[in-house]
Formats: sequence, structure tokens, C-alpha cells
Amino acid sequence: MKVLLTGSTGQVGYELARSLQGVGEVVAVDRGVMDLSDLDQVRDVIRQVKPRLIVNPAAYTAVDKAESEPALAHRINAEAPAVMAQEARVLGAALVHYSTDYVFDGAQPAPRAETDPVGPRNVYGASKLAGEQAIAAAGIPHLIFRTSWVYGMRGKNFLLTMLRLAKERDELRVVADQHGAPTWSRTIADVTAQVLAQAHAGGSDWWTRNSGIYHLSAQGQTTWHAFTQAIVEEAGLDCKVLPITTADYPTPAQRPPYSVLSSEKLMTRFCHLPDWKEALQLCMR
Ligand SMILES: NC(=O)C1=CN([C@@H]2O[C@H](COP(=O)(O)OP(=O)(O)OC[C@H]3O[C@@H](n4cnc5c(N)ncnc54)[C@H](OP(=O)(O)O)[C@@H]3O)[C@@H](O)[C@H]2O)C=CC1
Ligand SMILES: Cc1cn([C@H]2C[C@H](O)[C@@H](COP(=O)(O)OP(=O)(O)O[C@H]3O[C@@H](C)C(=O)[C@@H](O)[C@H]3O)O2)c(=O)[nH]c1=O
Ligand SMILES: [Mg+2]
Repeated sequence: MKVLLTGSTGQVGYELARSLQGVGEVVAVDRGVMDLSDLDQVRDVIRQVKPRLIVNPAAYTAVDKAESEPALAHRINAEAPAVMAQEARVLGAALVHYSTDYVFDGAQPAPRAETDPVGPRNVYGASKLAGEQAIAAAGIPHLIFRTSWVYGMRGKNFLLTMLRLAKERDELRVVADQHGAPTWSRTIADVTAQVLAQAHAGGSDWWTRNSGIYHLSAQGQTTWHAFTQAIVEEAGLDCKVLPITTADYPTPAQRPPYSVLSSEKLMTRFCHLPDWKEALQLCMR
């Protein structure tokens, strides 16, 4: 089976390039081959490759910058996935896509289910929500994995930023009033591969029965402050981590105060997800 993989230079895409090897023949395309801001190019590449499955972890992920580039964020996160869905329909292909906890406003401190109302607080979240909706509306076989606070030992992420800052400084000030679940990029890729293996073994109506949104986050919850404490501790660094409020750390984009996802649906149907701290330790070791 031919699998078209986007975003293989990103955190999740890099891990997927490895995890999807057992799923099929992976054709990985980077920005140089398929620029998601060029919708004609997206269409042309899909028509050339003719995949049976498109896996799309590529996205505009710069949350603060998106506030000043809403059109570009929307093109990459909503219009490009819409084109992928249209082309998948023509080919009879399935689409695996990724979305975010930032589709929620996070006003209520309770884990969010897939059926809970959305209400993004920022341009990035709104653009990702529009991407989800375009895929769902296309009526194709699809899986949308909403994940959160992605980190890994490569790429641009909170873990690597904090490791760098903790080495440079004696103390870090980190917000302690935003709650979520840090999720290792490798967990996301491995779970994706496991679910696709089940799809492969599942018979002809598997996609009809299972298409939809799934929350895919590590278990448990924390704050950016406590996440940083765990990072500093695990790295054995000598750096104080001071709790601050969101108001003490002004950013262009608003973030949800509480965006913990309940991954019960995914765990009931497919597989177990690890605790965030155990995954962090595995990643850092
Ligand atoms: N990072 C996070 O904390 C979270 C991410 N997600 C979602 O998970 C998915 C994977 O994210 P993650 O791997 O962390 O993201 P990264 O930021 O690590 O990687 C993004 C990828 O998208 C590619 N990309 C960006 N713009 C374009 C473009 N115009 N054309 C082609 N490729 C482009 C990047 O390519 P290049 O290297 O060339 O820039 C890179 O490969 C995304 O859908 C994201 O929205 C969900 C929750 C949290
Ligand atoms: C660097 C730094 C950040 N912060 C705060 C700012 C912010 O509120 C919080 C997180 O910072 P970041 O900007 O790294 O995180 P952010 O870019 O908001 O991360 C998000 O990315 C997108 C792609 C997602 O989909 C989300 O799930 C989430 O992972 O930490 C501090 O308090 N102190 C610091 O020194
Ligand atoms: Mg960021």
C-alpha cells in the first residue's frame, strides 16, 4: 500500500517516517516537494503519487506568529487538508490527520471528550478546527487525532527550549495556571501505526465504523510549570523553576487555561496510552 506522508521534518512526521514502515510503502514529501501553502501543488503531488493513504502531520504550528499571519495559517491548516480530502475522495484513499487541544477554550477544568463543544481562543486553534471540519465534511475514510503539548528530542518544542534555557539561566519563570498533557511525538507515531495495523486487519467496513476524531494524549495532566520542573529534574540540572501566572507572561496568542483531553475513546477501541511523566522519562533517557 502506498502511503503519502507530509511533514517528515517535523516532530511527529519524523517519528511517523519510522513507525509507518510496517504499514506500507512510505513516500515522504517535505516542503520542497509539496508546499502546503500552494494548494495547486498539493493537488498535483497527490495526483502524481496516487496514495491509498495520506498521513498529514504537517502544519503551521507557530501559535503566537499565527496571530499576525492568519491567512497563511488557515491555508496550511485548513485549506490544504481540505484539498487532501477532496483528492483522497477521487482516489478512494483514506486520510489520517492531526489536530490540537487548542480547539477548546479550556474554560472548564474537566478533561474534554471528542463530543464536547469547541471554541478556539487563537488563530492557530481556529485554523486547526477548520481543517478538522473540512475533512469530516468530505465524507471520506479518515482519522483525526487530536493531541497536545507535543515534545521530543528533535525539532522545535517546549522540552528542548527549557533544556536550553535551564542550562543558560539560574532560574526560569513558567506559567502554572495552564493545564494540559505533554505528549511524546513517538507515542503519537506508534499509536498511529498500531491503529492503522488494526485498520488493515479489520475488514472492509473498518473505516466506516471507525472514521472520526480521537483524542490522543498522554495520560495524567500537569502545567507548563510542573512540566518544566520534571524536565529540569530528569536532566539533573541546577535551575530554579518559579511558578508565574499567564498575566505575568504576555503572549500575542491566548491559550486555553485547561485543555486536558480525555483519550478514553481511543483507549477503549484501540490501545493503551502511557502516563505523561513516564513517557517523558523514556524520551529523555
Ligand atoms: N507541536 C505541538 O505542540 C502540537 C502539535 N499538534 C499537531 O500535531 C501535528 C504535528 O505537529 P508537530 O510535528 O509537532 O509540528 P512541527 O512544528 O514539529 O512540524 C511541522 C511540520 O510541518 C511542516 N510544514 C509547515 N509549513 C509547511 C508548508 N507550508 N508546507 C509543507 N510543510 C510545512 C514543517 O516543515 P518545515 O520543517 O519545512 O518547516 C514540519 O515538517 C500538527 O498537525 C500539529 O498541529 C497538536 C498538538 C500539539
Ligand atoms: C518559554 C516560556 C514559555 N512560557 C509559557 C508560554 C506559554 O503560555 C506556555 C507554553 O509555551 P509554548 O509557546 O512553547 O507552547 P505553545 O506553542 O502554546 O504550545 C502549543 O503548540 C501548539 C502547536 C499546540 O497544538 C498545543 O498543544 C501546544 O503544544 O509556556 C513560560 O511561562 N515561560 C517561558 O520561559
Ligand atoms: Mg510554540
